Amino acid sequence: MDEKQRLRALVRTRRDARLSAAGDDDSVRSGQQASFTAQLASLTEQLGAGRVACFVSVRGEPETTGYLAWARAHGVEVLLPRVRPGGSLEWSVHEESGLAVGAFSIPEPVGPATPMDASERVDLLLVPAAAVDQTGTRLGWGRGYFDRELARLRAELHDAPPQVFAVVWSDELMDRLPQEPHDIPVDGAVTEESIHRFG
Ligand SMILES: Nc1nc2c(c(=O)[nH]1)N(C=O)[C@@H](CNc1ccc(C(=O)N[C@@H](CCC(=O)O)C(=O)O)cc1)CN2
Ligand SMILES: Nc1ncnc2c1ncn2[C@@H]1O[C@H](COP(=O)(O)OP(=O)(O)OP(=O)(O)O)[C@@H](O)[C@H]1O
Repeated sequence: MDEKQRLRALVRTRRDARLSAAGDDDSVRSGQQASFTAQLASLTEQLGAGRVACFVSVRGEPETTGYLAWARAHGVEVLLPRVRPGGSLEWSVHEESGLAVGAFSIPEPVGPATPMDASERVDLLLVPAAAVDQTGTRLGWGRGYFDRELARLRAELHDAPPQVFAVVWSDELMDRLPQEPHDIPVDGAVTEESIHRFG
C-alpha cells in the first residue's frame, strides 16, 4: 500500500475509535465540539475575519457545527462547499434555509452559488484534512477537491490570498507527510488544543 493510503487508513481507524469511544455520550461529544469552536473562534478573531469558508463535518471529522453557530451569532459570513460534477467545488452562503445531504453523504448548502474570487473575497479558508505536517503539507482523502481549489485561489488571488488553515485532531499533526508537486501548503492548522502556524 502506498504511504498516503497507509496514513489515510491510520487516521480513519483513529477517527472511528474516537467516535465509538464517545458513543452516545453527549457530554464527550459536546466537549470535543466546544474545544474546536473555541479554537476556531479564536483564530477568526485573531485574523479579524469577517468572511470565512468552512465545511460541514462528517464521520469523525473535527466538529464545525458549534463554530458555524458562533459565526452566525457574531456576524461572520460563512461559505460552505458543494461538490460539482467534474470534480470542482462551488460555494454558497450558509443560510438559515439550511443544508441538504449531497455527494458523499455530506450536508451541503442549498442556496445559490456565490463566487469565491477577487470580487467576493474570504479572509480565512478552513479546510478538512486527514493529516497535516509541520511544513504545512496537507493530506486529504485523495480526490483532489481542495488541492484544485487551493490552486485556483492561488492563481486568482495571488495579490492577496486568504489564510488557509486545516482543521484536524491533534494526533493528525504529523512530523512529515509525503509531498507531491501539486500540493499547496496550508498556512496553519487548528486542533482541539491549539492553533499552529507553519513557516
Ligand atoms: N466535511 C467535508 N466536506 C467536504 C470534504 C471533506 O473532506 N469533508 N471534501 C474534501 O475534499 C469535499 C468533498 N469531497 C470528498 C472527498 C473524498 C471523500 C471520501 O473519500 N470519502 C470516503 C471516506 C473517507 C474517509 O475515510 O473518511 C468515502 O466516502 O468512502 C469524501 C468527500 C467537499 N466537502
Ligand atoms: N492543481 C491540480 N490540478 C489538477 N489536478 C490535481 C491538482 N491537484 C491535485 N490534483 C489531482 O487530484 C488527485 C488527488 O490528489 P492527492 O492525492 O494529493 O489528494 P488529497 O490532497 O489527498 O485530496 P484533497 O485535495 O481532496 O483533500 C490526484 O490525482 C491529483 O493529480
